[in-house]
Amino acid sequence: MTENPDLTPERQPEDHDAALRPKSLTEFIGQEAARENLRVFVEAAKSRGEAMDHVLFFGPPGLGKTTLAQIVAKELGVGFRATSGPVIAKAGDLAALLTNLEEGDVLFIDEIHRLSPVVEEVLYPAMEDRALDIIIGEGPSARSVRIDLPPFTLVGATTRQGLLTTPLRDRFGIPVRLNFYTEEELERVVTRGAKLLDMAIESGGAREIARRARGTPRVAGRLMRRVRDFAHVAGDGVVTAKIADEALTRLEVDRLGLDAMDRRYLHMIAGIYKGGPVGVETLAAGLAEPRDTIEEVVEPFLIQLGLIARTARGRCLNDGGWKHLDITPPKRTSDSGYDTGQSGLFDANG
Ligand SMILES: Nc1ncnc2c1ncn2[C@@H]1O[C@H](COP(=O)(O)OP(=O)(O)OP(=O)(O)O)[C@@H](O)[C@H]1O
Repeated sequence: MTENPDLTPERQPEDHDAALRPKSLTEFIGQEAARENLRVFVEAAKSRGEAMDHVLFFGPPGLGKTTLAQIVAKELGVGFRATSGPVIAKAGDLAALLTNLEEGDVLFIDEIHRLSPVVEEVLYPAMEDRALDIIIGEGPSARSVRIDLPPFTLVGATTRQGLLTTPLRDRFGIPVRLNFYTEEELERVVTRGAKLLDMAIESGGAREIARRARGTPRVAGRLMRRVRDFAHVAGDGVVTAKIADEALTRLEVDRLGLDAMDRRYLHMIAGIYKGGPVGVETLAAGLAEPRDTIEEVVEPFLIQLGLIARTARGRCLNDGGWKHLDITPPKRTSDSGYDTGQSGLFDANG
């Protein structure tokens, strides 16, 4: 999505470095509450010899939903099958996946909010009664046949919990929210990754990368690789705070970890819409980015930093946003907001 693919939290091929993925709940850094809860549910399921209840992971991309799903399967000592919402085109595709599961298996469905309604219909009885209802034949001779499935755990992941239908959301016994990581946690992620990659890094270097990684381990991993390249070319291969700072500045990652796309977004609200409110569709069109990318990737971190707010009338720049851009906000003309002079341009989707 951004000008520089290294900086987006969206998945890239080099992220699938199996050696770096934590393989147990103990090895997994951060997300304390989620980890402790999962530990209890895993232990309980194991001691009862039952499949664990269905789990829904939700939160911005790159925070470790897939990694945690794999860890859950490992900790349960069961098989792991993975697919994603958009890949399951027909009800029959899901039926094939479900009937191939072995007892206790974890079935991971990424981007589960993108399942089609017909596929979702198949999932309901599978989750609730561990059964599959299949229609055989057509017209008046059509009849429904119920096939029993082995006990299994469905692990769903979504960046947009709000887009899940209520019946689907209600069928997950264990909803788990993943939050952005703290700087200290990301520093541990970077230090751990550097060790596994046999990379020389000083603690100041790890801290600088952690501070500018958008609260996201996936971004931290990418920045770490890029900074290492700079360290090899411009220094003696050791990632120091200075090398990390220079490299990240050249990559256009600023002190808060914002990339060029984040800044274009903020500048658009500040410059054209005088601080907002402005609808997300308008912003997406202006930035030539899909609305989903704006809502799932760009905005969550800017909201977390308090730079922008999502309001009923659209997106607004907060004081912190103006300050970060080093621009003086225009004078307010009413209690409800800024005089944008652009009211005709707002859309109602914000
Ligand atoms: N909590 C963590 N502790 C240690 N390392 C982590 C953690 N989360 C992620 N990583 C590292 O970051 C890499 C990139 O994360 P990855 O892209 O695998 O996340 P993900 O599980 O695919 O995210 P999501 O499914 O939420 O989009 C992992 O391979 C792993 O090396």
